[in-house]
Amino acid sequence: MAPSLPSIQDSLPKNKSLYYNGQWHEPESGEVKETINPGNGQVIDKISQAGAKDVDAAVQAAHEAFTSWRLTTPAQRAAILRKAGNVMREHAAELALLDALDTGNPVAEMLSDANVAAANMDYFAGLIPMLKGETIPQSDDTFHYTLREPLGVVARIVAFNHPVMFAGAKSAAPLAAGCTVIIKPPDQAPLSCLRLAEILSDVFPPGVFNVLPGSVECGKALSTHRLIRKVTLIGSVPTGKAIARAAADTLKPTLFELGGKNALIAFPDADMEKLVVGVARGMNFTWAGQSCGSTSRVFLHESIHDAVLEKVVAYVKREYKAGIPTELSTTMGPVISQAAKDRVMSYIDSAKQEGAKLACGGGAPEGIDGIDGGYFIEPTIFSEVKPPMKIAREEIFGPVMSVFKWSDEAEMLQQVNDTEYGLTAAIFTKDIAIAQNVVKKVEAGFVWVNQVGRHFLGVPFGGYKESGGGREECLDELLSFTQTKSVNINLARS
Ligand SMILES: NC(=O)c1ccc[n+]([C@@H]2O[C@H](COP(=O)([O-])OP(=O)(O)OC[C@H]3O[C@@H](n4cnc5c(N)ncnc54)[C@H](O)[C@@H]3O)[C@@H](O)[C@H]2O)c1
Repeated sequence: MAPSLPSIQDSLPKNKSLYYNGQWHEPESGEVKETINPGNGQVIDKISQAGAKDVDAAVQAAHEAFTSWRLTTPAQRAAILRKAGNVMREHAAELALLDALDTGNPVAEMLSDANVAAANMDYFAGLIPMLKGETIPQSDDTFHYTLREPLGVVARIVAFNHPVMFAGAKSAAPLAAGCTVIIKPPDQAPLSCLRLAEILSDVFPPGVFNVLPGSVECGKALSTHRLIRKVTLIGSVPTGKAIARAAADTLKPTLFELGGKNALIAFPDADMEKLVVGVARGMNFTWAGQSCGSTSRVFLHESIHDAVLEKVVAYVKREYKAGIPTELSTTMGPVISQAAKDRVMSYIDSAKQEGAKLACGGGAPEGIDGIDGGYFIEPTIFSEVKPPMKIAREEIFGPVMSVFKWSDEAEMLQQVNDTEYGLTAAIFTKDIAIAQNVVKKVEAGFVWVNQVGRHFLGVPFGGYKESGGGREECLDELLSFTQTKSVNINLARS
């Protein structure tokens, strides 16, 4: 049975300002920014924007809250995190609806996002007992041990493609570690994060979980504030580099999940049905390809190339239909903004000019009721893509797949790795020896064999090369929000 959705009106946050120290605050400057529905191009609401002074006030409050949050017992913190997870699950449908309204991602798919965030709360609550130290063999008359202590106030700056999932899931590890957290929601889609702050307001003590909507200025102020002890980003490579430079002045550690130009590699013996579904789903056409993990470069062996391409095109035309994002029947959403649409269309033009062959899509969908004014682009597939082409090299972050034909394995692997990105890769073959050999050779932090797209809590997620630094969704993430204190006790009797 299809789930029922609450009304959009009932789901919208009542507060549109800045949430810190357990209260809502108007920004010092009074600045507001319109948030737009990418499904029809219309303004949904105006949202307050945090500036540097607001960031300072929020950080001071979060720093104050840290002094007591860090002293909560593991059992108390775990219980609070689990409560937060339960609240997210209870409100999953309205949070999904808000993200559909604000990002354009189809609501049916967004229903899982708040649940993923809740699962992260449960997972990291369960890992809290791992926040333990070590004893070190005694030297002479001194007993040594270590303590793991939380870093302090953590800033989590997130991208627009899954706002509530990122805000909720990425708060879990630092909160579990005993840090306090400031979320900067995506500029384009802040609504679900504001609603998250409302529903969690009775869960965390004041100042522990904070949400500061704002633009680049807010992100910069967080990255440079001396009391922010770690700054993290889910976003683009250029933003990661800007934050790394900004964080250097206070020597803040960073944790980055950045862009991708990921490869899917198909061998001649691949299971045809799994491969076709994998190629199509790996592109994440549902949210218009706007996913860091999208396998947007597809390397098909020449012996199966034509057959696979034909089946993938048929599958994509059948399964992905643009529609109103907040309706459960919609299977493909728009891109986030007019600027994003223009950028993606310019990549499509460049591909045509550089000689790639359009296998499907390439324009705006036509004849669909209710999506006028939205930033929709058809699912687009180019074949005969060559490595020097722009679409082969740059992250498009739109619904555009590049298909390459290969015959020589070494040459294909050279092309797969010839990029500064290194987030994900997928390998399709029935031969485990081939798979293992290629797993070792691909320069990517997360590799799927005979599947695509899935994340598994406990399995480290993160990028090689410029796709990131650090690992999330695992114990390493939790520990990365702690620091080690070594204690040396003099046991000499005199
Ligand atoms: N690896 C991952 O897990 C992952 C997941 C989702 C998205 N992404 C990446 O995110 C990008 C798309 O998202 P986007 O367009 O929102 O990215 P973006 O880098 O433009 O913005 C991300 C966030 O950074 C903030 N920001 C921008 N400039 C800043 C600065 N100089 N200092 C501090 N903060 C700043 C923005 O306000 C926003 O909140 C793609 O490259 C995509 O691959 C990565």
